[in-house]
Amino acid sequence: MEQLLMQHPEWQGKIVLVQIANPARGKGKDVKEVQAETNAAVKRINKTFGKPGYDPVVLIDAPLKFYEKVAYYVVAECCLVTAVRDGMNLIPYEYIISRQGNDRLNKLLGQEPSAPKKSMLVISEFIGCSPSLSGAIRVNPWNIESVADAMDSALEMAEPEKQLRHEKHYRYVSTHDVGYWARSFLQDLERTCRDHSKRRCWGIGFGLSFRVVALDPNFKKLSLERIVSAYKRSTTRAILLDYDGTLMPQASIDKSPSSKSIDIINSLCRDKNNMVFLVSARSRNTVAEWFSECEKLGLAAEHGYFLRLTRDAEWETCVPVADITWKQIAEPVMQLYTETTDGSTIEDKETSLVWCYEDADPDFGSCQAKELLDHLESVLANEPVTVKSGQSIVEVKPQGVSKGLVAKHLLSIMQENETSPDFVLCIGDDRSDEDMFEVIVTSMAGPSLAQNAEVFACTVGRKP
Ligand SMILES: O=P(O)(O)OC[C@H]1O[C@H](O[C@H]2O[C@H](CO)[C@@H](O)[C@H](O)[C@H]2O)[C@H](O)[C@@H](O)[C@@H]1O
Repeated sequence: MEQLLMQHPEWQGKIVLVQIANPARGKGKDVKEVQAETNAAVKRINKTFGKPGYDPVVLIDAPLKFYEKVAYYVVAECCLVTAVRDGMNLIPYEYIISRQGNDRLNKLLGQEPSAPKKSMLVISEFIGCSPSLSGAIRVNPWNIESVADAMDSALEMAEPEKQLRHEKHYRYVSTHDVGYWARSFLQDLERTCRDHSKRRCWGIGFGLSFRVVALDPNFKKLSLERIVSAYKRSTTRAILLDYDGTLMPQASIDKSPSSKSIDIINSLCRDKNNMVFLVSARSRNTVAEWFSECEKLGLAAEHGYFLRLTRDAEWETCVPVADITWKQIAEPVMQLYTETTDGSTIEDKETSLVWCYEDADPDFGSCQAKELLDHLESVLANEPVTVKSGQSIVEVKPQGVSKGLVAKHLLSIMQENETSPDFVLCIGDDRSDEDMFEVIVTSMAGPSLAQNAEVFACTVGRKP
């Protein structure tokens, strides 16, 4: 209010802010400090901008009955909710309903029933109901100047627009009533529980991180004995390994493979019955450098767009050369999110662009990632790309390129060479690896696998 009266002196003497301070739920030094600061601010503003008979701020620092609050809402031209952190704040909804009124209220206020209604809301972008109220003016409450400007716009706005905004607000609130939310929660619950009786429960973790997860009946906990005995029985094997999160723990600082991983891969590759492939979304230069000691290892980079059968073979591309002109659209959008998300970076690969937020604040990073995903999907809707989120990343890659292509390609090479595998092991950790799993599992019924082939599609860590 102080800022508004300074920025827009024309409102001095004309407006009043009624600050309803809900009684504090706790006690202590912090609460006392906030109360003292509030009282001091009110005193200062009223001293500076008030005059006899006019106090610009009225602080109500006592419990109010609900009907008393409604009385304030009914007459308020604008409702201001500027919490810096909150849950599902319902005050804006109560304000809208109060402003819509009813016949009794119309009579009391001497209004015609057909008189148009208005409600103006200035709300913090951090409150739960903020995205649902499309007619509200959203603000960052930390930015006091912009809150003051938003209050000014709310007061200045033309009457027809105020009415239009109220119509929007009221339509939303009256259609999303308690019955609507109850039905929608029940539907979600039913959908989630539909197959619950068919699911199998597993206890995982220890101590405080112990939890029970319900998984598909086809899910099997990997048994080392089973896999080793299947491996020993088999004669031709296809082994597909993802890199980040699978061969390399996600939290590692040094992302290059350990000498132990290189040794294990080389010992798998030495067996002439094995076809071993590293299938990663990383760039071809990175994986080529990291696995330069693995002569017989097949490499698939950038989700399989680039493929190399052995270290000394040429790189092939799985699909026709990718058009990357879309990068000119995607890059500036990612740049915007990088500037506003401390710790985030952009990775520019040959065929794809990645926004990484591993080093940003995890909560803020994941909020920004959700927003960026939507933003990119809308600006790239007509481009031949797909936008996906992964472990602390949002990635744009050419349409049709997936790790599933690598699995298909490998199985078809083996089939052409009449060496269809009777053992397939595929290990991954995120959604992009599910494409490989799908291909190998659906191939079980087809000619690309030997009859009675043993297939292991394994997720490391949490099932996506
Ligand atoms: O297919 P993968 O081998 O699992 O690769 C997935 C992504 O790996 C890399 O990102 C990961 O490491 C980054 C740091 O180097 C980190 O910022 C990010 O959060 C991790 O997901 C790679 O940079 C991405 O291009 C790959 O898509």
